[in-house]
Amino acid sequence: MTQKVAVLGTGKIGEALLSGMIRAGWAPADLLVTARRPERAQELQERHGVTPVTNQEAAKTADTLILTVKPQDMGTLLDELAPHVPADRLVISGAAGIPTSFFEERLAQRTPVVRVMTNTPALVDEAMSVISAGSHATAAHLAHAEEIFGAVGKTLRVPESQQDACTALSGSGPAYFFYLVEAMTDAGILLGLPRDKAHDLIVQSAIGAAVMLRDSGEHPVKLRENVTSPAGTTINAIRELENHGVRAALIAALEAARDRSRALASGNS
Ligand SMILES: NC(=O)C1=CN([C@@H]2O[C@H](COP(=O)(O)OP(=O)(O)OC[C@H]3O[C@@H](n4cnc5c(N)ncnc54)[C@H](OP(=O)(O)O)[C@@H]3O)[C@@H](O)[C@H]2O)C=CC1
Ligand SMILES: O=C(O)[C@@H]1CCC=N1
Repeated sequence: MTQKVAVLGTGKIGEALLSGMIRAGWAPADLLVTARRPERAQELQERHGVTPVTNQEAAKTADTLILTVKPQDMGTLLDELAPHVPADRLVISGAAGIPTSFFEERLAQRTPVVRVMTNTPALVDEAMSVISAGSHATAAHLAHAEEIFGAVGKTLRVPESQQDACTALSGSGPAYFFYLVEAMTDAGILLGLPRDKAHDLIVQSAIGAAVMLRDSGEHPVKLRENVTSPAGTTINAIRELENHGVRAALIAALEAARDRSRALASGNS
């Protein structure tokens, strides 16, 4: 039997997932999307050949519902959906902060819920998606969520108690690297390089470092030490990073992101 999957609230993350599923072989005819604005629904249909439906139609028709609205919009969406979702449907939330209990309390009794935190590299099939089961989700439900999110990158199962931390690390993670590239490119300007050349040098260095981190099997400390020559250039840069508390700043930044994810759970807008 064909399994229909609906993405509800198809914005940046919803569309990244949808396009990856199609690249991985899902038939567009089995994919339903919902959007708040008609022009957005039309755009998705034109780009991907998927079928725009209302949230209620999605609830009635799809076997799996993937909710990718902002955390602040989740309550409104659930108010609309809840009366129409049969209890045998799998509901997957892609929202930061919102616990599976939030969905379980509003949906029919024993509805299986899975919580996933992915990230924007889903657009290039290099996502990191962290997956947790709610109270009624079985191994088969988790496997189905892994199959869907596996279309856009790696998946990892974690206890739900670790989701807020994972959101801080990998959900928001790409933003920190983009921020670093931005800052390092500015440094290139200060050192007299044209912006486009500075950008290319930093981006290729980031890609090279990322591939080494993934493929070499070496600890990042060892990889950094290999760059850091005695009385050389790198150690002078590292001393400045330490002087400016960059390591402490990163730890504090990720702690703040974790805390914000926790606060979203209690409906803080
Ligand atoms: N951006 C990221 O890097 C990541 C985001 N996330 C999570 O993914 C979710 C989506 O984020 P993102 O894609 O960035 O946000 P977007 O704003 O791009 O996408 C959300 C979409 O939902 C639509 N929407 C809102 N309410 C409804 C509704 N009732 N019915 C139908 N559509 C609706 C919005 O419409 P409209 O366009 O009109 O606003 C918008 O298009 C969030 O919960 C976020 O926490 C997770 C990992 C990473
Ligand atoms: O900033 C946010 O809230 C979302 C969740 C993780 C990445 N972006």
